[in-house]
Amino acid sequence: MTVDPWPFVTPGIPDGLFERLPGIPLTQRETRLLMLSYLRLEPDSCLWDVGAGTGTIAVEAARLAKRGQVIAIERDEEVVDLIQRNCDRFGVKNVQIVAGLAPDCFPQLRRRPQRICLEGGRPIKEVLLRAWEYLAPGGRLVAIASSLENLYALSEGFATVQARSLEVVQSVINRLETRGGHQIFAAVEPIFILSGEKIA
Ligand SMILES: C[S@@+](CC[C@H](N)C(=O)[O-])C[C@H]1O[C@@H](n2cnc3c(N)ncnc32)[C@H](O)[C@@H]1O
Repeated sequence: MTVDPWPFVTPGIPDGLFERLPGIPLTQRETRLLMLSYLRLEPDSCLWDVGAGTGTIAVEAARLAKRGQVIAIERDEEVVDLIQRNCDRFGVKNVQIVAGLAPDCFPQLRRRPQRICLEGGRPIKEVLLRAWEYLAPGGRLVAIASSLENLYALSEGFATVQARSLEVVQSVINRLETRGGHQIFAAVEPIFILSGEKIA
């Protein structure tokens, strides 16, 4: 039996516990915690993780929604294998990994999501609009933007679909790190997190 590297019920797995590949993005722990909070998962939620990258959101969400399912969508084949290895590392079995390009792959997905996490796809507004069509009534969509252009595009997207309870936050987080002989505060990439609900 493999040992769970994070034997706690609280989310917030340290970034260093995930297997990583050079150049493949990872949602940093503090940003991830905020996103999970805005996703408001239920124990049996189905989550589409669009642009699943290293798989950190997929792993944490699968551990929270134990009776639910995460569908992790990733366009890059090499990254798909990485997501699987991270699922195995944390012993999660309720993640289905789909190698595909969003939004084209959406019609092939078997389960309708109650939650969507949007971190990939261009143009991002188009991906949001397509994803929203599949979102179950009363469901929630959480998206991130690191550029002003994406913030604008996502804001427009949420306005177009008339999302309810729209919330937007920008993270400003610094971590103490040792660099050379000094302890300095290093900024975690500031990011906008937008979330909204579909009318039931
Ligand atoms: C910021 S990363 C996601 C990080 C991830 N949440 C994690 O914690 O590891 C975005 C990912 O989206 C993928 N991506 C970008 N456009 C995509 C698309 N149209 N369809 C599927 N995946 C896409 C990229 O290959 C990249 O791995």
